[in-house]
Amino acid sequence: MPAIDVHDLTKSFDGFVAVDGISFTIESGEIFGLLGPNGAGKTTTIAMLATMQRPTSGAATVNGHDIVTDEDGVRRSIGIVFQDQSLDEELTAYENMDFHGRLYRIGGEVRRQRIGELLALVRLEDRKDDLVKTYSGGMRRRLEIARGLLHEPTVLFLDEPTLGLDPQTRNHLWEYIERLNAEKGITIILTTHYMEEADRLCDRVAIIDRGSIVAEGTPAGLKASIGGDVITIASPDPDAVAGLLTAPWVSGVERRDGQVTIRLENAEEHVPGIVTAIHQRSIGITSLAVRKPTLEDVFLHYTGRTIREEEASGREAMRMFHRAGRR
Ligand SMILES: Nc1ncnc2c1ncn2[C@@H]1O[C@H](COP(=O)(O)OP(=O)(O)OP(=O)(O)O)[C@@H](O)[C@H]1O
Repeated sequence: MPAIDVHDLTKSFDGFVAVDGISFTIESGEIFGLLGPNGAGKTTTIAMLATMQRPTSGAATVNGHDIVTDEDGVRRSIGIVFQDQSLDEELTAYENMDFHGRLYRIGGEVRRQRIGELLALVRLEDRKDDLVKTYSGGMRRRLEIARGLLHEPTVLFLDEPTLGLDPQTRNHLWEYIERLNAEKGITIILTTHYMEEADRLCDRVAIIDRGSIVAEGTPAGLKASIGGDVITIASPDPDAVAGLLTAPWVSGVERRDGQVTIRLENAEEHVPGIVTAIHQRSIGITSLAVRKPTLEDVFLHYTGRTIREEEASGREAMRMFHRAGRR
């Protein structure tokens, strides 16, 4: 039985389709990522799977429980850490955990033992009696994850787990997430708009854009699917550079932010020829870099946009949404 099985899941808000008929399966023990820009529909997707929102149509099961007809079954078997902070700042870490354990009716001795174990797992045992208001952002996130595991769920939902954290704290958090997946065998579904996060953490990734899944696979498989190498050339005249790249061995050319991104096999062989052709036409080159594709290139390949452009338009849409709401 897969941990999560999703068929044609759709969510509309007053005619606006936020999630548009998505399907995917997550096997037990996987770390699965929903990767996409702000507003792509990631949070709405996991909110439906966690039974916080009802789908408009489609179906899904979590640990074999139907998300519409067996909400309690789903809720008992999952842990959730969503973007909104929900810790009580005026309580200590231990008290926050204890309160949550009582809500789930976990008996005294078992509760104390699990709290101890989980606080050790996220390395907060030394600070367990300090008030949460004295915690850093990374410590709070670790505590939220520990709390989400208190009732021993087999599936954990993490919505943008490292949003707003500095790179070092983000790295530490990735290690905790990997550890609890490896040591406890917990299936993890996370949303992120950080390419490096999906690449580093996830066994498999679904790239989601405007409510639809545009590509799915392992990070390595997705990068391999767009083929070969990437050359990025910055130039004062990127259109002229792009115009030269008509050879059959060029499998793709994109122009973004004054740069030309070229996809091709065996880049090293072709760099001298490309540079010569550009110089012969007296076009300048500001910089040239050869690299392997990243998930950013995969996003660009399947959507024709970079994730940054998509985020800018997503923010604009959110502003419109809020303005409309105020009227
Ligand atoms: N309750 C709601 N009513 C109307 N529209 C909504 C509602 N919730 C979400 N949306 C819209 O649905 C779209 C998808 O939102 P969602 O929060 O799922 O995106 P996301 O990919 O998780 O991005 P973020 O990381 O910013 O939350 C957005 O355009 C958003 O404005």
